[in-house]
Amino acid sequence: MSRREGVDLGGELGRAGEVHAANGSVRTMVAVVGAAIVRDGRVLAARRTAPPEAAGRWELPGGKVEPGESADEALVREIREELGCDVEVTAWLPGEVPIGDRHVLSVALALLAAGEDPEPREHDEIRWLTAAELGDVDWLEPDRPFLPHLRDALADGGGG
Ligand SMILES: Nc1nc2c([nH]c(=O)n2[C@H]2C[C@H](O)[C@@H](COP(=O)(O)OP(=O)(O)OP(=O)(O)O)O2)c(=O)[nH]1
Repeated sequence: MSRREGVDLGGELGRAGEVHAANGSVRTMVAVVGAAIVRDGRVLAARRTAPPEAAGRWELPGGKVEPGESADEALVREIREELGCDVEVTAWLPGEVPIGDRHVLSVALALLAAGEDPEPREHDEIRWLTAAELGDVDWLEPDRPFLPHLRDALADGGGG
């Protein structure tokens, strides 16, 4: 099976690359991927420590897709780096959200590999939120459009 064996609920993923504006300028968009790690009907939210304007705010762990990497590969790598555990991507949520004018965020549902327990290495706190608690933390703005999809996924059992 391919690396993208999860159900794709969204459109094209990781739409990174050159964006040509009407005035002829060209920008390179970098794909950022976030993992909605679901366990026992809860999703893991992580609190950033940097940069200063994002410190103290909550996100789905992840990071930038590197050249030559698929979105799934980047997510598995980032979660290993940030939380020291292995995840399996199960489905990409619909939508892509711009982060400033150079990045675009996609979010995937993910499950922990058996016996894995996330330990934050780059965040200063993690929380496991139920669907009802999703609004309790101060999410980074680009994450907010994904919350209704995430609420639905948690209500459906979170893909696993
Ligand atoms: N990882 C992650 N980043 C997010 C989310 N929402 C959001 O706006 N961002 C922003 C914060 C950063 O500007 C950018 C991702 O940067 P990052 O610092 O997490 O990525 P990275 O690990 O690859 O970073 P780097 O040190 O290689 O630069 O996207 C989210 O849910 N997860």
